[in-house]
Amino acid sequence: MAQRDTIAAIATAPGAGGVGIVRLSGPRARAIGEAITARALTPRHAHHARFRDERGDTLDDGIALYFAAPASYTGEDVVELQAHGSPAVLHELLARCCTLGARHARPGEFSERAFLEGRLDLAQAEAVADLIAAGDARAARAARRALDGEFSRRVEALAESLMAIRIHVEAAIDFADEPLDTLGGAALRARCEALASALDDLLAAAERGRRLRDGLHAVIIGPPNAGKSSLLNALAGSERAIVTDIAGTTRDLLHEVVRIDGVELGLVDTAGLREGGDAIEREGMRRAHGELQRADLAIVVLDARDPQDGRSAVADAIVGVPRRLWLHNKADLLDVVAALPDDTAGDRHLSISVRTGAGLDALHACLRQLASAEGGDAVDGAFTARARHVDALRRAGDELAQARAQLDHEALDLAAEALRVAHDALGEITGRVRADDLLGRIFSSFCIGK
Ligand SMILES: Nc1nc2c(ncn2[C@@H]2O[C@H](COP(=O)(O)OP(=O)(O)OP(=O)(O)O)[C@@H](O)[C@H]2O)c(=O)[nH]1
Ligand SMILES: [K+]
Ligand SMILES: [Mg+2]
Repeated sequence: MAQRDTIAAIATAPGAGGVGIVRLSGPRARAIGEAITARALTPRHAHHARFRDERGDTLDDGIALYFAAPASYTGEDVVELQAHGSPAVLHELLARCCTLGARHARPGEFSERAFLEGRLDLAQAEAVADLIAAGDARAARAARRALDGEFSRRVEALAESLMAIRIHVEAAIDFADEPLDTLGGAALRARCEALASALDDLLAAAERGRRLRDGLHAVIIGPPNAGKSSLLNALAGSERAIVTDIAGTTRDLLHEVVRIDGVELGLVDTAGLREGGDAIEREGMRRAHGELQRADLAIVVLDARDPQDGRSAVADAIVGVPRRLWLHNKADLLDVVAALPDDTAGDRHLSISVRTGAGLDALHACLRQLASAEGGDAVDGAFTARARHVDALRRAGDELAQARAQLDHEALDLAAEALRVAHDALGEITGRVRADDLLGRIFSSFCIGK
């Protein structure tokens, strides 16, 4: 591999803080650290030192740490200069590193090097970014598990079973005139079946992990004037959306992330659904439909005085949304509160009044529970995963199904090819197999200094 250059970045968050860290990685990291501190740096030793500019004047004093390759985060020589967390000092320190031969690191470049040096696999490197960005403690713990390799190990185990199946099929191809059954066909089929079911399990876990990372995505829909925007404001705790008594007030989508008892929930307010409306309102309804395609939950707001009308308005829109929460709003306007339908796994019903606040505690509890169940709160060993992982597992599953069908037809060549593609799909998750632009896309979404 070509000799890499030395990269540097401020690794702590922007702004003033107690401590700020400039991090270096690469072949010149140690020499640059020693030039700035005017000291010999011993690996894994905290050196209290003055950080100096080119004239020898003190920029700051702090702690210098040196991690010798390969025992460092990136696998290269790494130096960390811990100064006072003043943006001015840190920028001067970084500029000094660059004068001494380092260059500014791109976002995620430290983690990219850790991946290229084999310190982390790709799913683990992604977990680093997820851990940093985790919105709540559950997501952080789950990212930590992915970083520890929990997810990668399960992927590797599947890849190994798949490899054994491929070897069996490739060997059978050499005896193509014999029926598969005399070549251990029954055992092969049993292995394929076990692998398919293990893949399904991991796919389900990865989907939970994806939701844990991205949070529950809920879309508020209903007929005009049912109180959708009022509900968004009540959950957000501020007047985010315009509320009026004019039907068709909301046109655009309004995204808001709210926290309910520490659990994050992504909410989208949408235009009321009804026949007709002007061009702007119709565009709003089109967007509402689009948003529902990726919703985990539809929060349907109905006017409790005429719930049937609201149900018909949303009937088409909610097809395919996994869960629905039906809110019979404006309970304050009813003389008698009508009985609600029974809850089922996919549908829950609550009577509320956003105006008086009645039922909002129950709503909070319900949303908290839905968000937790979606995120796999109760599932031991939950790990974060990304849409990319879910997609790869799905493709591997599809190819394996193909291969099994081909085996049934004794079409060994075709089966072998499908198995190879399935194997590659699994390899993409950990980065054993990778498309050229994949690394760029993944690491560019990281923050600088990581
Ligand atoms: N009485 C009563 N009025 C409510 C309640 N919730 C909302 N409203 C009123 O209903 C009207 C419509 O509220 P919005 O929140 O704008 O309704 P919307 O569903 O967002 O309406 P569009 O954006 O036009 O589709 C406003 O005048 C609100 O003050 C409630 O619980 N009780
Ligand atoms: K309105
Ligand atoms: Mg509205």
